[in-house]
Amino acid sequence: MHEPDYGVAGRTAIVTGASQGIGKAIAETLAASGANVVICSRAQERVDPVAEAIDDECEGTALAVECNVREREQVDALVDATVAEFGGVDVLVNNAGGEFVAPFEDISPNGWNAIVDLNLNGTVHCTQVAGEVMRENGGGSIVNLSSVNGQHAAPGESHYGAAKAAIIRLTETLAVEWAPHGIRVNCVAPGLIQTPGVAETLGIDSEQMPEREEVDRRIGHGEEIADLVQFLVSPAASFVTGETVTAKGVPKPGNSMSEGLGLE
Ligand SMILES: CCCCCCC/C=C/C(=O)SCCNC(=O)CCNC(=O)[C@H](O)C(C)(C)COP(=O)(O)OP(=O)(O)OC[C@H]1O[C@@H](n2cnc3c(N)ncnc32)[C@H](O)[C@@H]1OP(=O)(O)O
Ligand SMILES: NC(=O)C1=CN([C@@H]2O[C@H](COP(=O)(O)OP(=O)(O)OC[C@H]3O[C@@H](n4cnc5c(N)ncnc54)[C@H](OP(=O)(O)O)[C@@H]3O)[C@@H](O)[C@H]2O)C=CC1
Repeated sequence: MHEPDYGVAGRTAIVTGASQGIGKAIAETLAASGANVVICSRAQERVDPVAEAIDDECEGTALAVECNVREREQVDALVDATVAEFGGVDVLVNNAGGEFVAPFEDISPNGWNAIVDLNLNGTVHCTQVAGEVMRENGGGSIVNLSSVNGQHAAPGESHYGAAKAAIIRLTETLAVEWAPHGIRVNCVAPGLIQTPGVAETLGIDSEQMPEREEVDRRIGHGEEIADLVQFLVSPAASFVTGETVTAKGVPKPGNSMSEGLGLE
């Protein structure tokens, strides 16, 4: 009988932006399944405790590296450290990202560049550098974090939406270009997920997020995105590449969008 293989044990995964939120959940999930994870954020002191907890509690081991994904030299050093410690890179999760919400006319050139640089160019730097190692070693798997805001227009999200939409097309293009190298490239588009970053964007405590009236769907948890990422990088997804998987939960009961889902 066929049994699906969701295993990542012994593989080496770089997860960017893993000091908190979705990235932390992804790193913990992969490490709990036996992967060696290399986790980065802009501050060593924010990413060290995550690595220590993984080493204490998970089957896999963790290496914490200070790396701003906007800076190519720092990304070079991140990948060099990964190869030196674990001998290669099997998985790259481009998670580091963020935004501020503002009307298009209020976004300065610097503001536009800050968001595109973080979300799109950060993904490009990591993918080019880690991708070279994957090509030399005969393959790998990459998952990019887009957003429902990269799929559908929302007010105040012009810069972020443009960057996240570009990530979807980058994913599709690389899946084609790098298929001959044995590299699968997929994308995840989350809806609203309860994280410290979103709470900061909204100017509230993250525990208050589910109470927001304008949110018409259940708010998700980082682990629910992590489970999806684990599937995409596992052998069970060997025939999946170039795809963007949306994970946005279901509408709350009483919302008109919930009609037909049996939630009323
Ligand atoms: C119903 C709820 C809907 C909520 C939707 C939420 C969807 C979730 C998406 C997410 O990705 S949230 C999770 C990610 N985490 C965060 O976004 C964290 C919070 N944000 C930040 O930490 C920062 O904003 C940033 C995204 C990391 C950018 O910081 P950076 O240090 O790169 O930029 P700054 O130097 O602060 O500013 C650069 C430039 O941008 C201008 N700017 C900053 N904030 C605003 C603003 N609110 N409005 C307009 N412009 C802004 C800033 O003024 C600078 O421009 P200049 O002044 O130099 O011209
Ligand atoms: N939460 C949500 O509702 C949604 C999130 N997403 C996407 O998911 C991803 C994670 O979001 P979320 O967990 O909410 O974000 P958080 O803001 O909670 O966490 C962001 C992480 O990225 C790190 N980071 C930020 N800038 C950089 C940088 N330049 N270089 C390296 N690391 C960096 C932060 O660490 P530090 O500050 O220590 O550098 C932190 O670990 C992002 O790409 C986001 O756009 C998409 C759709 C919805």
